[in-house]
Amino acid sequence: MANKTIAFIGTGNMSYAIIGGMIKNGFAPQSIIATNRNAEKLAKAHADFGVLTEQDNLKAVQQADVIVLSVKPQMMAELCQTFVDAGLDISDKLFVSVAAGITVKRLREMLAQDVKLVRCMPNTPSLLGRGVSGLFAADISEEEKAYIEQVFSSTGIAIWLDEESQINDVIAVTGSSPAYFFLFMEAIEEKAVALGFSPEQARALVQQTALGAAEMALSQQDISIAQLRANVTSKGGTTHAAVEHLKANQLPQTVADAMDACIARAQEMEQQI
Ligand SMILES: NC(=O)C1=CN([C@@H]2O[C@H](COP(=O)(O)OP(=O)(O)OC[C@H]3O[C@@H](n4cnc5c(N)ncnc54)[C@H](O)[C@@H]3O)[C@@H](O)[C@H]2O)C=CC1
Ligand SMILES: O=C(O)[C@@H]1CCC=N1
Repeated sequence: MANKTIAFIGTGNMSYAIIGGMIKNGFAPQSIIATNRNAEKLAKAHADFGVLTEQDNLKAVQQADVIVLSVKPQMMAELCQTFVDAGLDISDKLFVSVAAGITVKRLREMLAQDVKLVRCMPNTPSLLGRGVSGLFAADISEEEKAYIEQVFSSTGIAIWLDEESQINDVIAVTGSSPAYFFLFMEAIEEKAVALGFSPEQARALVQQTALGAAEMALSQQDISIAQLRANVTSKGGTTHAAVEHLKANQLPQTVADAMDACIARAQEMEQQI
């Protein structure tokens, strides 16, 4: 199991992050193949992580035991068709798709056979070993499951899901949510600049505060997040004024609605792709 070869087909933002997490956590670079049409992206993956690189997807698939499909959802059918057209023997390969909005059923149609498959919904903090991945398995062995768990727990927290539909919930909660946090950080950063801080100061202030808040939550599991917020909020004080403004403008409901929009888009993609 430890000496399986894993190929990442379409090494862009997400695969780069997973590979980074794997390398940080001790996977051998020689057991990882990165592919991309773009030679510069491959050169970067090789320079940063020492992994093997290959521009020819078919060669990478042939050499690997585990194939991570990591192109944009709209590119997936075209990619899979190239495997079918080449008549590759993929019957014994384990496929992992990180794509949003493509079901197991649809992926198997694209690959023209009922391959062993894991749907994974990771997120980009995987690069730092701080990722979260939701995993849904379709017809894989216990040994394969253990390998996949080893890969994705090397990039952070990995949880197995009982129902495929939960992948869409994971997208809303963790796959897309780094962007929600970044948007919040961007808003504070922009206002800090408007208040007169230099862009460098604004960035330093916002990122340190975000990190501090996350580490406080992480290190004090016995205190609820609501309580951590209350601890900053003096009665009749400044934070209270800010938080009341956010609540009066429906921030919690807006976030919940945004997460529903995320899930609805994933479901819509499942019908379209
Ligand atoms: N970016 C994110 O935060 C997350 C992305 N995902 C999923 O990951 C997948 C990839 O997303 P990103 O990494 O963000 O996109 P990306 O565009 O950064 O990476 C995809 C890469 O695939 C390459 N590519 C396209 N067609 C190819 C082909 N036929 N052969 C070889 N390389 C090819 C492109 O040049 C590109 O560099 C998507 O399906 C997305 O749903 C899942 C969770 C989080
Ligand atoms: O935006 C997207 O569709 C992908 C899936 C989760 C994060 N990025």
